[in-house]
Amino acid sequence: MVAPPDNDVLWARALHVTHNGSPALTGVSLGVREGEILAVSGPRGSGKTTLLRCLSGQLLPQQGEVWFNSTPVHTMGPLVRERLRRDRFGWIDPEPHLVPELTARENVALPLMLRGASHRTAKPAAQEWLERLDIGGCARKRPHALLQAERQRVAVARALVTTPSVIFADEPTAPLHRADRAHVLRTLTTAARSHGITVVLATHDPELAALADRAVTLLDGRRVKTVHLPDTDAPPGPAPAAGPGPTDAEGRAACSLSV
Ligand SMILES: Nc1ncnc2c1ncn2[C@@H]1O[C@H](COP(=O)(O)OP(=O)(O)OP(=O)(O)O)[C@@H](O)[C@H]1O
Repeated sequence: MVAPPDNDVLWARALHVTHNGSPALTGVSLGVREGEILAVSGPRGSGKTTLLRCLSGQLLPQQGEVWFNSTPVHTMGPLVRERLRRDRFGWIDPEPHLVPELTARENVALPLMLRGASHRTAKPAAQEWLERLDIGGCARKRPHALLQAERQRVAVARALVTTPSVIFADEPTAPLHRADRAHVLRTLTTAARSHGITVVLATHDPELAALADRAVTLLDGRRVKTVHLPDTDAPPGPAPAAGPGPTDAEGRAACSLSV
């Protein structure tokens, strides 16, 4: 086993995953720097969710390595990986899975209480995050009384409340309208930046990927070459050629021509 570079909070090497015999990841390697917002883009079925699940220790790859802060995750037992996810990671799903019987504030307070915080400490912390995300007024409402965008913001607050090292956001704005999408995502990225939280964001939407510091693209379970898009106010020029293959060229607003 080769130790990962020191400045990568997450590092994966040659990940191979198959689901019921069909390949989902075929040799994906990736480093995520501390505090960066990394978009994992690619069309549906390209392996984004599978990659996030491997990086977060939910799923063990059949081959390959995953390291978090220079600690191997792929050799950890299930209980240690569970503790790692609870204590160091946050997760946002495409659909906000909130507990219907709890208020928005109680939902946000849950991860703190799972870590052993008392209700007295967790409640004001949850309220604070709801207010930062402009939904302080929803604190006492139950999920069914909230709009879809409000529910997703509650899920974002719940991921942020523990100020985890890394938040994995899997298509976090998929069910939202376009205007809400950018707003929710900006809220997440701004909060993450101000607290030094690393974000790994899976999205098939190049517009949302452009909000990240860097983007990597998957196609059919492998990384493909990424292309830097010109600034929108830059003069038009010839498009660079690109195709599937290993990638080093990554950057803001990157997308794959082959996608
Ligand atoms: N639990 C599973 N069982 C069987 N096949 C699966 C499973 N999860 C994913 N797959 C398959 O693995 C491949 C990669 O899926 P994955 O969900 O990682 O891609 P994705 O890019 O996140 O797609 P989407 O945007 O639709 O979620 C796809 O072909 C998918 O059908």
